[in-house]
Amino acid sequence: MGSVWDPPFMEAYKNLLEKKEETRNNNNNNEVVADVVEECELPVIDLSQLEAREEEAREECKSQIARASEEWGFFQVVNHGISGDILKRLRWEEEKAFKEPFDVKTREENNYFSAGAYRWGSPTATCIKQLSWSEAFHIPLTDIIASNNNNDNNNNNIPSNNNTLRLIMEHFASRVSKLAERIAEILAEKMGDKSSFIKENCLPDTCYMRLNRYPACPVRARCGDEIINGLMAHTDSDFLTILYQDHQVGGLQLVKDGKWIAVKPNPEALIVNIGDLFQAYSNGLYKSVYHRVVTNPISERFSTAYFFCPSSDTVIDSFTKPSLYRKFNFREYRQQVRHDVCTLGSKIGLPRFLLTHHHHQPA
Ligand SMILES: O=C(O)CCC(=O)C(=O)O
Ligand SMILES: [Fe+2]
Repeated sequence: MGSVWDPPFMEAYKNLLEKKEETRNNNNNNEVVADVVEECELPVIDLSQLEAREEEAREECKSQIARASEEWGFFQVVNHGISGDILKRLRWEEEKAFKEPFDVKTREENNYFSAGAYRWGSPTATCIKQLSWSEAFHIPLTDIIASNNNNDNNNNNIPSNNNTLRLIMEHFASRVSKLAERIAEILAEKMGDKSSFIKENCLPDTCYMRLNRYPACPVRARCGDEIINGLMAHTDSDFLTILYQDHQVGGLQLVKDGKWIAVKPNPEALIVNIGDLFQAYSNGLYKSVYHRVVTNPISERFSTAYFFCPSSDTVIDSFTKPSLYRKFNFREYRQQVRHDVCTLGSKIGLPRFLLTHHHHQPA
């Protein structure tokens, strides 16, 4: 199976897949959710209303954003200002980049982006739930913006066919970063925050883009009731994420009221989700919810995510008191996540920072 561009998932996951009978039962993943999946339309918010003449309409739109962030942690936006043409070209260029041979993608000197941008699978997985049947280019925005100022003679280690990808990514990034900032400001405003904390700390050059590809996964059937994820269940470690997902091939699922829900793809919409930092900053008002991507046995899937992040030194202290979480800076948070992924196979995230003594119930 597989092609020259697919990562060697089968070889990498062979042991875990064979061991599945014993790993199934000792998987003490305490994110307990029923595995019956309903398909559901996420709230759809028309952003053109932010430009409405009547203040009431503008405020109603802002309230919808805040409400969806409290109740779902996820919503879709339409009339978001990023043209279908840009999105289509991005998708096309993305596919070209992923369809370089696997050994080219992993070769640092010949990469599309800086060393280390290309990632695949979940090397530290300890059980089937932690597998990710996907590959990604994880790119700091500085890489994309900087490329713009370079002349051809400065980046002779970059193959020329990536210029169109870079160009289209730059287009997309400049628009999506404004969108992310706007939504974040609305969310801050709606929780009563009049400071410029988010605006000051989340600049485009501390943000990231991630191109995801989920190859078709033929193994699913053989695993019976055990689902192989395209991307394992996780929360995002940022303030918020804007996602452009393939609308032909769905697969994104999220937890709502303790159940997995499949997101019905909407070709007009971008998806916005709250990340851990907004949950901490809003003191639990806005929800950073678990989501995952399930694999498709026949079709590959692509997505592009924009992670709205602060600088590493930014201290996240909840806006309201008493705080659910202890203060932390973003560097510390990421280090904890990395440590947990290495030692446990998946991240713990915000629960690590809970001030548990506040709500300890006597027996
Ligand atoms: O591909 C998707 O739909 C989701 C991607 C995602 O959750 C992520 O990159 O953090
Ligand atoms: Fe995510």
